[in-house]
Amino acid sequence: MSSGNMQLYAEVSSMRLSYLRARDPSIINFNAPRLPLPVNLENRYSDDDNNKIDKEAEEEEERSDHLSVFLRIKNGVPFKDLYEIDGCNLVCNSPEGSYSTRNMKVGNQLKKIYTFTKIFGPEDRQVDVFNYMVKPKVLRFINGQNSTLFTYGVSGSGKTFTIVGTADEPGIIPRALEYIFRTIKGVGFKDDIKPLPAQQVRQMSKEEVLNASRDKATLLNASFLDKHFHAEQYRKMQQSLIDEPVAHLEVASDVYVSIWVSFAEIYNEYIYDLLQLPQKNKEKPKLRLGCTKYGTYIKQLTSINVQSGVEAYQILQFGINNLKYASTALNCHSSRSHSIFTIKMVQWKKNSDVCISTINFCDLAGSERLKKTGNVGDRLKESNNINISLLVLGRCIENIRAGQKMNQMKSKPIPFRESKLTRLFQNALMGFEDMNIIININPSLGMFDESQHALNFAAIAQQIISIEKPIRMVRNRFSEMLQKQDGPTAVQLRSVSDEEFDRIQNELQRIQDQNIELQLQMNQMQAEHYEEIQSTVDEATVRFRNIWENRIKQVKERAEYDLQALRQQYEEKIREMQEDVIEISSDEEPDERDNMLKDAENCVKDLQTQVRQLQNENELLCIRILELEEKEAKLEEQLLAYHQTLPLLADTDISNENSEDEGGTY
Ligand SMILES: Nc1ncnc2c1ncn2[C@@H]1O[C@H](COP(=O)(O)OP(=O)(O)OP(=O)(O)O)[C@@H](O)[C@H]1O
Repeated sequence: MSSGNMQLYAEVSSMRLSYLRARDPSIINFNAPRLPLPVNLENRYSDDDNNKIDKEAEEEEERSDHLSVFLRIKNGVPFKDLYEIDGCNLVCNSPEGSYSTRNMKVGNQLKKIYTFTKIFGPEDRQVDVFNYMVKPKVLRFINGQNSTLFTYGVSGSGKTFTIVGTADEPGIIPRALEYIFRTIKGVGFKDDIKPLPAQQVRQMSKEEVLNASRDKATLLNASFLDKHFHAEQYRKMQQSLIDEPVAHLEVASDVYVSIWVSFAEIYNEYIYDLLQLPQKNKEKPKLRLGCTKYGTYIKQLTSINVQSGVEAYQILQFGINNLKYASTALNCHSSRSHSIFTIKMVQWKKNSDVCISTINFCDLAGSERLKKTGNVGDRLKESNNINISLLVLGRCIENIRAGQKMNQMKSKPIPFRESKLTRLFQNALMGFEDMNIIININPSLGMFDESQHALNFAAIAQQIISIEKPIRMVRNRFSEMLQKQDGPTAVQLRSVSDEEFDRIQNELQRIQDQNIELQLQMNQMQAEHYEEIQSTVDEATVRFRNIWENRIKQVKERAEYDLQALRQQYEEKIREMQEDVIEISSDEEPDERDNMLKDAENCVKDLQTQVRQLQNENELLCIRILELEEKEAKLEEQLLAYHQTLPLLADTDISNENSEDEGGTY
């Protein structure tokens, strides 16, 4: 693409740091979470302070390398004797009659312990959840790294409350928005740099910027959105957060940022854009997934450029209005779809690469026991789809965990492609990106079995290891075992085993690198192959269609021409005969006249026979044309079938990384 052109494509190095290097927030408040990136603090603290900060940084580093699983227990529900919170452990005492005690003797109790990164008890407020769990992720985001946050749990357990919150108790999205805009206060905004899939950006023309801001104004002025009410709500939240510390930035003057939000929902396995005005008597368009070597993204998803927290919050409220809710026996305002709110930040510096970071907030629809919800009809169909996609998510996590524990080669296939949700978050699930899951439970006795299901899911998820992390488990166990042995053989054995271990580990690392490289190459080849086949099929379709259309046209023209010529010929003859009849009736003798009339009658009969023959011929021609048209339709069908058998064409489009499809979560 020429430089004179207003389009600017820039590849972003995924390893780049952000230009907006956040200074540690503990400069203001020692208790505030630390930045995951190293910051030079040597001159500011005593040795003791440094040790403390190093320890915190290590803990944070340790936390951010793994998939973190948090637990939140719904407030206002008594759970005496059922659950005990012991630091990061949750002890569950299965009550009699529950699923897990069904085969036990009466009176026996079963204790289960689940460990989490952190447990938020009923007394923990929204601000506690945000400060501990989300703030470090937002700082990572400002530093140019990607994060994904899921809420998982049974219907009515408080997932939406945690993610979006209420007017009085805003959830983690509004708080994250406020935190981002407060942190980058003073940095210049650029509204013409738009992030694209495949870690690219595009510089928009003035006209495009104008259209985009017009579209945004249309959304914000939508009749169903109480813009002023939401702005007021947001200001109330802003006011309550005024004393909360934020990270301080050291920003170069020539750095600009551009922030974009998008909001999508997966309902009954179809993806919809929540930032589109509903159109009267028109079905909402279903969006499709695209794929680049950087991951999967939603094609044609609307992205809105926002320049303040209030604006972003109003956009969020617009999307929430479009979300599918319904009343079920478990929750009178139950989300019937998985919703994904994405914030993207482009950091731009003149004559330099750009840095794009993404943070996804995914509110999963609640898993449901059909018996308890009492759902029928549409609700039942929704429940089935929700449960299936959560089941696939569970299977993916289980297989990843099993694969990481066992030999990589023996691992089971991971069914990412079986649901839209797992395809979209494949990278995060595989451990390529930072991922956090909040398990919400309703601690009531009646929901015990369902909560156990969510806790078991958490237990499996907790064990997924980040892809960059070497698998140390084997080494620890091995050396521990040998250390317990006495005598020289043990020492000898240990040193040999260590060497062997290092060799195997290096080999494993090499194979893993090769594997990733091959995967990328395969994606690339699939994309190229698909395009090649697609264009060949398209060409063949056009050629066949032209040939058949020409043939049918020729036959039709020929038939019409012949018919016309014959008609003229017979009309001419009839006219001549009519003239003859007039002549005969006036001039000739009666006998002569009779003979001539007879001749004329015979002649007319002949003509009529010929006309009949002509009509028959014409009918035959029509049948022939019909046959040709049927043949053409069959060919079209064959071509369509051919299209459908193309690899990956069934429901995925693999676009190459230069795809100009804009927006999207990936
Ligand atoms: N920690 C909490 N403190 C106070 N109220 C809560 C808490 N968690 C949930 N609630 C309340 O419980 C109700 C149900 O919560 P919510 O809608 O968030 O559930 P959900 O898990 O998103 O359900 P679904 O999957 O059916 O949408 C709401 O009225 C919410 O305000």
